[in-house]
Amino acid sequence: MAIDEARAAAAVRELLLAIGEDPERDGLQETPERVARAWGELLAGHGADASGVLGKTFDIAHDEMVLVKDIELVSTCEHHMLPFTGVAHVGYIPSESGRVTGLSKLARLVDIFARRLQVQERLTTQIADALVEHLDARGVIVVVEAEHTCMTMRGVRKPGSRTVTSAVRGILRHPATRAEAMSLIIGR
Ligand SMILES: Nc1nc2c(ncn2[C@@H]2O[C@H](COP(=O)(O)OP(=O)(O)OP(=O)(O)O)[C@@H](O)[C@H]2O)c(=O)[nH]1
Ligand SMILES: [Zn+2]
Repeated sequence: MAIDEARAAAAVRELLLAIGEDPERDGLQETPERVARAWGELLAGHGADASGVLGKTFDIAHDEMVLVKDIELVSTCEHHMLPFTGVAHVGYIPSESGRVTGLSKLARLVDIFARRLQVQERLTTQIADALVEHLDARGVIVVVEAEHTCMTMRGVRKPGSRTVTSAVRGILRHPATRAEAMSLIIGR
């Protein structure tokens, strides 16, 4: 689902008028189209499918956790359409049959769900559920730490506040394994 750039550009032009700007002035002439293209990029995940990223797997006998930490993410909050940025930590325990994905695919997966209009809770859940669905992972843990510009640039204006969300699935829900996974994520 590509965005309708012409329509988005027309809306940006309207917004410029609404805030008292002159869309014809020198610096703004190409702004509506530029902003439309930028939104297309920020929301590219709406057209992307996790099965495409996780479709290719390797059979590797590994029954312990695979964890990729500090995957940088940029997403857009659906309440204010402002960015939130941070990191995701994604860990999973492969299926009995040892279906393992390439490490870069975990970062691509984060990107697919981040590049949408989101709330942080749903972003976290969608990453975890995709790993269960497409890799048949026996356990999954996803922790997202992010700063929301809707809370720093405006509104309550609390720069530096970070929101932490987690989603845990399968055998990683057991208190002992969950605690071990969390300590790997938090221990830097
Ligand atoms: N749960 C959740 N809330 C979010 C997220 N991003 C932004 N919000 C919150 O969404 C809420 C929207 O609240 P509203 O009261 O409808 O909007 P508002 O008047 O602009 O709220 P303030 O931000 O408090 O000024 C705010 O509390 C935001 O902090 C998110 O990812 N998850
Ligand atoms: Zn917001």
